[in-house]
Amino acid sequence: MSAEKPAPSLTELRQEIDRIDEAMHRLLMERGTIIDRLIASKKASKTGIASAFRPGREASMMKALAERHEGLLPLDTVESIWRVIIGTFTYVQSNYSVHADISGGDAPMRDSARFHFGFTVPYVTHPSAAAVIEAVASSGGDLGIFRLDQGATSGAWWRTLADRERPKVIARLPFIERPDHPAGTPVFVISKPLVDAAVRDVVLYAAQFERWHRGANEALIRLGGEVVASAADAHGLSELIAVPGTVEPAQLQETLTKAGASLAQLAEVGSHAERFHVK
Ligand SMILES: O=C(O)C(=O)C[C@]1(C(=O)O)C=C[C@@H](O)C=C1
Repeated sequence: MSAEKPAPSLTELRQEIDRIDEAMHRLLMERGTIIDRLIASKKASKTGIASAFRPGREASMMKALAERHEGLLPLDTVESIWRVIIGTFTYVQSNYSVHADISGGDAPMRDSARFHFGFTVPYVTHPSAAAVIEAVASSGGDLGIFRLDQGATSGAWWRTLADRERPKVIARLPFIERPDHPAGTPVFVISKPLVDAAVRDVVLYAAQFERWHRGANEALIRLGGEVVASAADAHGLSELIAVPGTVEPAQLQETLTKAGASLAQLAEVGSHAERFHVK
């Protein structure tokens, strides 16, 4: 009869934890040693280092993390750890603040900013999406966040992103969508245009209509698109439309017109990575 192995003592288990913690810390410090090379590489790129944020890369990293994850540690925890790591690595490459529209309440926006960018990155509040857009437009390389589900009183904020040099939507958060996400308020992230560093799985358009037709909604859905927000103003009906990046503006215009909507203007206002859901 073989003697049973005694259970490891608390001291031994804590030694295991210390070994793992030290290895994780050393790996994080090693991750930090490549920052200078990241900065040099971005300085040489067309987009430059004004904003070090690379939303397509981040979306694919977060997707890989969610797909790889298993075991008893909640996905919420690993996601928040990596968001802080990546948000802070972006910050140390080029300092930035996150400007948030708190017209719908500070708590969900603060949760979203802290979850996705960490506590090292300054969080600055504003009374409206319009104020956030202006703060980002006059900054060096700051980011702005605001809710997708703005109330009707906030107006067609997306129209102010239309001109070429204006800030653009560069991401939609959270990257990993799921019910009960701990910071799950859907928000758009804006920054000054990222030139060739933007990810274009989903492209957003500000569309101005003289007349809208219900059939246009169905035609849009058939294209794989949706109306994200709409507001009526003195110019008619203004909509924020999301379509797959494979849909050309001319195709979008033709589809809407054929479906009976009278389109007066169509302007791109940003783009983001393909949305990713887990259960
Ligand atoms: O891959 C890059 O371009 C990086 O700067 C690295 C990194 C990261 O920490 O992993 C940080 C910022 C970017 O938004 C994406 C990823």
